[in-house]
Amino acid sequence: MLQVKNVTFGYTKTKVLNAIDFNVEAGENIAIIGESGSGKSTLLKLIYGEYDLKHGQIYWKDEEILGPKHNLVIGYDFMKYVTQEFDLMPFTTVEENISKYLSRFYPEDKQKRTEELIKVVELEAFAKTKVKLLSGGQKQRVAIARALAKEPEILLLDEPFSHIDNFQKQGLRRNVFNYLKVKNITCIVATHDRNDALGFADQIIVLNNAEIIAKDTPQNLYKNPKLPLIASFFGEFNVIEPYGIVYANQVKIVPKSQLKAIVKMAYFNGNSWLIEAKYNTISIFIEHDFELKKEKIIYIEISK
Ligand SMILES: Nc1ncnc2c1ncn2[C@@H]1O[C@H](COP(=O)(O)OP(=O)(O)OP(=O)(O)O)[C@@H](O)[C@H]1O
Repeated sequence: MLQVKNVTFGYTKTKVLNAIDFNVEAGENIAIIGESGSGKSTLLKLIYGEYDLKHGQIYWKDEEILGPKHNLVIGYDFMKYVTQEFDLMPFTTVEENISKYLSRFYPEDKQKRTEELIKVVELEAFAKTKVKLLSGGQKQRVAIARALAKEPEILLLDEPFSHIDNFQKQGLRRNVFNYLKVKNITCIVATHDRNDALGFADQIIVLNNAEIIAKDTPQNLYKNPKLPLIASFFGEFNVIEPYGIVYANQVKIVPKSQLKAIVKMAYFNGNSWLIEAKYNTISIFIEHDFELKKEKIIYIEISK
């Protein structure tokens, strides 16, 4: 189990993280979400042992994670961290980057393992390509494969699919997260992308103002977002009194009701339209099957 115990940390006098406390079971997938600058990357760095802690402790099983004051080389063999910068060797091939840390005493195993990982990140066509010639998204995939090469017990991922186009992202995400589950690798992923968390995270941790303001399953957080900040992670939402936070897909247009609104804009959204309407004095957003004309009077119902 990973234990983060009452950790308070700041780069300067300002606290970036305050009294952070949570546990992660072996094999669990935890997503960390929060606004830009809320401390997600900092938390990953602390778990990795990149900084010394003055307040609080972090343990993996019985071992305390210690910073540079105690370790000549930062990090531990059982943990890998894929940063937003990737840290690859640009002048060697994809294959060589991934296999670099695998034992050269078992060349067949090394080759097999490298091929397996290249498949997980779908880079078969680039195995022999030098990393400096790859796109940002391809580099990101090499970094993930390299982190997995020695089967760490914990994997820390910072915005792992941010450079990858939507076309490839869905499949890649499933490959990587399913691989981690099969191998029982604990994963902590800092992300802005709801799709990294919704279908894969066992728990989501929400950071705000240096503190954990929620920790729950994706289903519970989605169904009952306590704050607009949490709802905003999942999609378009409104705050409509007396109902509170209402997702755009929970507002229905009906033939007649007590709640009247006027259409202001319609945005095409793929399999639906997002209708912006004026309700009392506020703008609200409604997910609807069809486009509606501006200034049309509509009646709405809220189904939470
Ligand atoms: N090395 C550093 N020195 C000083 N301040 C830092 C350093 N790294 C981060 N910070 C500050 O700490 C705060 C948290 O940064 P952090 O990168 O952890 O946020 P984040 O939630 O990961 O952001 P993002 O989503 O944009 O990646 C920010 O105010 C940032 O400016």
